[in-house]
Amino acid sequence: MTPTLNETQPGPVPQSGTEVLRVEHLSKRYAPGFPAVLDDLSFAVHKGEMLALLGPSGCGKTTTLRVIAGFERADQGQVLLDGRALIGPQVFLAPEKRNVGMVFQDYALFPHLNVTQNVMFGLKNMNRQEREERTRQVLGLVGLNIFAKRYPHELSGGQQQRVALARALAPRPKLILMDEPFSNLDAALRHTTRQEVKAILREAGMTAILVTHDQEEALSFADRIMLMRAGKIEQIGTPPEVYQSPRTAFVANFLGRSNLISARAAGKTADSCLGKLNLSEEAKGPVLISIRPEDIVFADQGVPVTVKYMEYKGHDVTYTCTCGEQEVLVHAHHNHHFLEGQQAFVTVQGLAQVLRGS
Ligand SMILES: Nc1ncnc2c1ncn2[C@@H]1O[C@H](COP(=O)(O)OP(=O)(O)OP(=O)(O)O)[C@@H](O)[C@H]1O
Repeated sequence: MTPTLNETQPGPVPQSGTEVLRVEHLSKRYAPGFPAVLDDLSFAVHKGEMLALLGPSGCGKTTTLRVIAGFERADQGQVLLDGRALIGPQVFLAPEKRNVGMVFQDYALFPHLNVTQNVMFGLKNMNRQEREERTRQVLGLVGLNIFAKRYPHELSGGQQQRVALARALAPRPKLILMDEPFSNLDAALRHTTRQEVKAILREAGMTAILVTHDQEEALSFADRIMLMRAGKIEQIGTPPEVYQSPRTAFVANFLGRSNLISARAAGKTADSCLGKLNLSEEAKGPVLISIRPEDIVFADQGVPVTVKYMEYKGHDVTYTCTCGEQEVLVHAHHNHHFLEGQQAFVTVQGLAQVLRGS
């Protein structure tokens, strides 16, 4: 799959600057003797930024969110929101005092309350008129004023998720946490709902953290992606940074598909089965490099390969080719027609990414 970068960009992307959330050296084990679920996590989120926590099942995404929300306790570390400690040495602020909004996978709406009542429920320290006014405002923001009197079962999944978002936004939190908020929606609704939610969060200037295991969702929704593996941060960066410049084989493989190729580096170039390649950084001796399948193109001349098999995907085709002992994936436009067993030539575009670690 070729992820679509910047699928939607409603509103200005926030400038990095004012830090809203700071997480420092967060660690957690669910039981003594068990492996750490969070292992010395440190990161920051800036005002108006949307950060996606991405990674395989069990890597600690939800636990990170629940510790920030106050539903789980950490063994160590600090969490600061707008400079105020939520968690720290001798500090544990109750969830309702954190000024953090939460949106869950299953929406968690009260079935016996209508839309207005669901949104008003979270509003404290206001008189009735102020609560009604704020509820109208946020329902306007999520485009649901006309459904104000409906009950959750009278709404689509996408509309219910927008009510849940309105409820989370109503008390004007400093941070919204969203745990797999689109995963209960079918593919088409998931796509439009996440565009709407992104536009609403931008409009409100809200800072948000989204947990997802869907790489395309992370690439298209977030300003930055934090890729997690076994309780640690594997890489954090903008979608193009993590997709185009993966630092490890794990990141290269988790985000899209990649060719991992052994090569011998000498400065900014390396010799490989795909010929002499330009490297993303200087290296010396044996290296493992990553080249995206869309950066290998069929040409009239170049490195000879043999087509082993093809996967037709409509908009494009992925060919698995052999190049000496190595298998390489090549994404090509669907107007390329190569038969299995046919010889072809390829060239590599751009820089090959030098990988570290495992
Ligand atoms: N209450 C709990 N008690 C014991 N272990 C737990 C508890 N909650 C989570 N775990 C374990 O902690 C690890 C991390 O879980 P977590 O839910 O944070 O991962 P995740 O990355 O969000 O996974 P998924 O994508 O499957 O939701 C997993 O191995 C999980 O089994």
